[in-house]
Formats: sequence, structure tokens, C-alpha cells
Amino acid sequence: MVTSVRHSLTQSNRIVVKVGTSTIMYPNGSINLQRLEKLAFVLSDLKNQGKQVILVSSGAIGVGLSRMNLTERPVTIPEQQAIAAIGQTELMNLYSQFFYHYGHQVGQVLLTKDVVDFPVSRKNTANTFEQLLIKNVIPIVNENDTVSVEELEHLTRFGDNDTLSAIVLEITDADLLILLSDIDGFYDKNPTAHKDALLFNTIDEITDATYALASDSGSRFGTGGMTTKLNAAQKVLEEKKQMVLANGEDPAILFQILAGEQLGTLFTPAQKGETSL
Ligand SMILES: Nc1ncnc2c1ncn2[C@@H]1O[C@H](COP(=O)(O)OP(=O)(O)O)[C@@H](O)[C@H]1O
Ligand SMILES: N[C@@H](CCC(=O)OP(=O)(O)O)C(=O)O
Repeated sequence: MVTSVRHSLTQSNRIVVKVGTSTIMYPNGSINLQRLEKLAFVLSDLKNQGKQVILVSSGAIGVGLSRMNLTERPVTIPEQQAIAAIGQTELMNLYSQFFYHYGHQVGQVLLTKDVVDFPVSRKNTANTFEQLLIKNVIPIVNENDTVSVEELEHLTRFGDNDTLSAIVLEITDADLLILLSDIDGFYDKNPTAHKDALLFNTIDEITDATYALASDSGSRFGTGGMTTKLNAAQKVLEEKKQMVLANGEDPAILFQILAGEQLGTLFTPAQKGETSL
């Protein structure tokens, strides 16, 4: 069913798509090549349709673990950073080959979230994206894991690409952010733990009550869980833009979302939609 608020998505021209680790890795720790290739196919086709696409991809650590035949994340942060450096190279190698197969060139952009805090960094980042898009190149973004470790609540952890993708949306002045994850959208409780969880169709405001419905990642490699996705949504709503959280199991879902079909959860500013289950 196409509703008027969903119809507005058909007008999106510059789109940021974020894929989480859980979307590009099998639960057994191997790389899901089929999905990576399908993602490259779908994004390439959107580009051929005349849309501008920016991909934010997690997976450096997941791919790095796989390359090094490790089944567990190392405990220390420096070791994890080394794994991320190894995995990022391989991840870009795979993307580069898949996109090349579909006739498109990619460019790697590694960022830290504070680029928005410094006018010069912000301008340089915006310039890089703009030039890549002018040259018809698909930017592929990840957080710069060598430098972007954060100390949060006395826990040292990697930053998160959910929030980073909302920052990329802001810097590039894109129309829409689509987060692809391993669940169908945002539910009233964690669907991995509760079979009776109900999916929200649209959300127009993020409050403490919204955060209370979110919990951590259900997957082995995902880092942020639903909380960081809500942080991203909050930022997107502040920008008066839209975000869709949907299941990346079949990347062709992007075609349906951009056709205005009611899939996933649409986070949309109040005047554009109503909160509903
Ligand atoms: N209210 C909720 N609605 C949907 N998913 C939730 C919710 N609360 C927690 N989650 C968990 O968040 C997970 C997605 O986050 P994460 O594993 O970090 O994914 P990604 O790797 O795609 O970033 C889901 O698999 C689910 O277990
Ligand atoms: N930058 C790191 C992890 C970032 C991250 O946010 O992971 P995820 O929760 O799977 O989106 C990586 O590429 O492995």
C-alpha cells in the first residue's frame, strides 16, 4: 500500500544507505557474498536510474575476523583496531569488485563523528563527497576505527555507524537515510526476544519512552543495537528529514521503499506523518 507520506520517498534523489555488520555477515562469521553482491547490484541500478547514492557500511571488524580465521573478537581495543584495519581493506576490495562488475566506481571515505564540530574538517568532508558524486562515484563510508574509539559510561568501544550515517546525511544534505539491519523495523520491544513484538509503521518523535523500547544488539557482531538507530533517527528528525529502518535480508527492498511501499519503520517529521503501529 502506498500512503501519501510514503509517496514522498519516491521523490528522494540523494540517498544514504547504511548496512550493519549483521546484514553482511552470516551468523557463523563468514562473509555473506551473495548479499554484498546484491547490494552492489541494487545501488548500481539506483545510480543508473539517476539517483545519487552514498553507502555507509559496517563490517570491517566482522570481515577482519573472518580473514584472520578468528571466531571471537579479541579483547583488547588495539587488537580490534588491527582487525578492523585488515577487514576494511578486504571489505573495500569486495565492494570495489562487485560495483565494478555493475559498471560503477567506488571511493572510500573514512570519517570520525567530530568532523561536524570543526568547520574546516566539515567543509573538506563535504567537498570530498560533492566531488565524488559529481564524478558519478559511489562513496563508501565507514568510521575510521583506528582513531574513533570512544569512552562511554566507562566502557571503551567503537563508535557507531548508525549515528555516523545521520551525520553523513547532514553533511551531504541528502534527502533520505535508509538503515538496513537484521530486523523488519522498530518494534515496541526487542523482536529477537519477544515473539509478540509489534512493528511501528511510522514514528514522528523520539522521546525517553521510545528509548525505553530499545535494547542492545541481538547479533554476534552488531555493536549499536536499536539505541544507536534511535540516536540516528533523532538527528534525522532534527534535520527535518526522513529515515527508514528496514530489513536488509534482500537488498532489493530498497527498490520497494523508494517506490513508496509500506515497509520497515519510517521516521518522519511530525507534519509529514502520524505515529502509528
Ligand atoms: N525495539 C526494538 N525493535 C527492533 N530491534 C530491536 C529492538 N530492541 C533491540 N533490538 C535489536 O537490535 C538489533 C539490531 O541492531 P544491531 O545488531 O546493532 O544491527 P546492525 O548490525 O544492523 O547495526 C536487532 O536484531 C534486535 O535484536
Ligand atoms: N566500524 C565498525 C563497527 C561499526 C558499527 O556501527 O557496526 P554495526 O552496529 O554493525 O553497524 C566496523 O566496521 O566493524
